[in-house]
Amino acid sequence: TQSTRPQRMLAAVHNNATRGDPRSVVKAIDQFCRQKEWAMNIGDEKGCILDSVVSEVNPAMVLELGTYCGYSTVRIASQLPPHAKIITLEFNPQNAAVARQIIAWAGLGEKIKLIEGSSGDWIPKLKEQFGVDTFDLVFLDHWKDRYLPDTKLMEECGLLRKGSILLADNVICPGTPEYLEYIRNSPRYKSQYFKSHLEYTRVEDGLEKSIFLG
Ligand SMILES: O=C(NCCCCCn1ccc2cnccc21)c1cc(-c2ccc(F)cc2)cc(O)c1O
Ligand SMILES: [Mg+2]
Repeated sequence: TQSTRPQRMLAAVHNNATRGDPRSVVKAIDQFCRQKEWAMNIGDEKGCILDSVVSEVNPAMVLELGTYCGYSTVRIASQLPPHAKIITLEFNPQNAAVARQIIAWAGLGEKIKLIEGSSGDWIPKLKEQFGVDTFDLVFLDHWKDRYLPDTKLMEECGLLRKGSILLADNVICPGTPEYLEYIRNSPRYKSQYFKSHLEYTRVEDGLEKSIFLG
């Protein structure tokens, strides 16, 4: 039976990356996406911006919305301080299955809790189910029309604290106009745009970094 693109990406990781070496996993995926098949990982250019935000925030608790194959999950987790954790949400079970194996190959399973389901269902349950207090960093990379409702939901559920950082992918391409409008005009956030390119292309895209002011 025909393999899927995430399964072919996993094969590339198994064949080209060193088990237990997150940087080699990231490199193998980027090479696969540049040389073989485009895929919607954040990629190496925007990935460097993500890395700099993670190292600046040095978060103890991270929420990622949109695991896909685990590329950004691995990038973030490989920079977390000891005992820090990332909860990552993936809607598509097939993608989640691939992500679990890529995360395991990188040797980062201890730091990462992958949940299968939708943000709307799970955000209200994170405190009771996982004993989460607040998130220091939230990376938004799921359905682009869910960025705004889910940000409001996180506020309502008390998952953000004064100083929590939201980092949103794809605010230009595919684009998240309602989210940008809200977050850039809300007195409760201070936002900054990091201009970049859509992964593995020359098309403009960027990341929006926003600090929750409480
Ligand atoms: O669609 C994108 N990502 C979302 C994929 C689906 C997420 C589903 N999902 C996961 C967790 C979760 C939790 N709750 C609800 C739903 C949830 C995306 C697309 C492009 C892109 C594609 C084509 C093109 F021509 C240009 C750009 C580039 C990106 O970087 C992207 O991230
Ligand atoms: Mg994205």
